[in-house]
Amino acid sequence: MATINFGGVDETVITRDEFPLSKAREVLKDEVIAVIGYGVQGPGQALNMRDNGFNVIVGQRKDSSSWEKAKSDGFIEGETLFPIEEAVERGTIICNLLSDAGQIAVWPTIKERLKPGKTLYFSHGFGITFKEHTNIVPPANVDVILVAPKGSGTSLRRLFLAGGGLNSSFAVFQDASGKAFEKAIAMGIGVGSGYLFETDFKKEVYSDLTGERGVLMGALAGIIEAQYQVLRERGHSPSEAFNETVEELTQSLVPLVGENGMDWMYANCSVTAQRGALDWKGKFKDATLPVLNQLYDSVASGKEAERTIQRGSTPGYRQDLEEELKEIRESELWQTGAVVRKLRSK
Ligand SMILES: NC(=O)C1=CN([C@@H]2O[C@H](COP(=O)(O)OP(=O)(O)OC[C@H]3O[C@@H](n4cnc5c(N)ncnc54)[C@H](O)[C@@H]3O)[C@@H](O)[C@H]2O)C=CC1
Ligand SMILES: CC(=O)[C@](C)(O)C(=O)O
Ligand SMILES: [Mg+2]
Ligand SMILES: [Mg+2]
Repeated sequence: MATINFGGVDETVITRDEFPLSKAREVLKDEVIAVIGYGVQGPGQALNMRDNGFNVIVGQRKDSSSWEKAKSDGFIEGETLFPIEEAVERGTIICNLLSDAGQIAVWPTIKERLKPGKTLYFSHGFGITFKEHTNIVPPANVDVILVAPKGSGTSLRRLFLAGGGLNSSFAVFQDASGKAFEKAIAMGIGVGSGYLFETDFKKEVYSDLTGERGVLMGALAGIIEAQYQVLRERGHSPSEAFNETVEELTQSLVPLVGENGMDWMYANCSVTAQRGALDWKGKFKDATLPVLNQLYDSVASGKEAERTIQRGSTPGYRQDLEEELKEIRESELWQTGAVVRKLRSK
């Protein structure tokens, strides 16, 4: 474990140098890792673990599109691909990678088959933290661990194939075997994490729900729509409004932030831009702080979980989501985006 100072605060971080893949293989050599659910995280984690030499099987509803996807990814029916019940029976580490709402319906099936000594693994603190809503309360004689990659399962797989790793947080909720900590880290390395940051289930889910509803997804989409609308209403063309709101953000400025921080991005823009951005930054912060506090309160009170479960448990939830995404896709803003993306020079 390395102690790393983050802006003045010491934190412990697990690196692949001190916990190499060979050690992870040794820790998990006798385990059958059952990945339950083959949506977005399922494929990323299962394929990375399989390529890393672990004993991986997949459990998925038969005759679903995800079942077919698992087959096309090389999982073989009756050997490494099973209906959920059977995969849980066979697995010693049960990776619960169903959608957070789906985990509720399947929990009785999993719980019944959690023999003493098995390990229950999550990639989100949701089910355990919001147990009043999910009823997910594991028996005391199993280890309960978490590895939450901080990004999409798609990026987890892409980075792995490119020889890198996505950072993940990890946590132990219940240590029945005395080895839960080691297992969590080994799983973290196995799924293709770069660095591993320790947290607990509650902190993981509170920060994750806030982040995705806030800056990462909700606020991002909202502020983009607002600026595009202002520019259009003031007589700017779609391409000009899009270029100044999205294209420059994704193609030029955010990559600079990722590379070397906000001040570095600022320093690579004109002094005109820097002066203006520094003057306006405070106004945007003041305007959004109350919304972000409201968001955090909604997460911490369980309201966000309740809504996620309620909306995610209705039979047509996928179609409903797709309808809403379609509305975004078909808006003038994002239709303009589709055209602008084709105009990128290689
Ligand atoms: N999407 C991502 O990249 C990330 C997801 N996570 C977490 O990983 C876990 C899995 O998330 P995703 O891969 O996004 O899930 P997902 O929404 O893609 O669903 C995974 C699978 O669950 C199955 N499923 C849903 N309801 C079911 C039910 N009632 N019975 C049987 N199967 C059912 C679906 O068929 C699908 O194959 C969640 O806890 C999520 O919060 C964590 C980090 C990133
Ligand atoms: C990709 C990720 O980490 C998210 C946004 O939290 C999620 O998909 O739940
Ligand atoms: Mg996340
Ligand atoms: Mg999330």
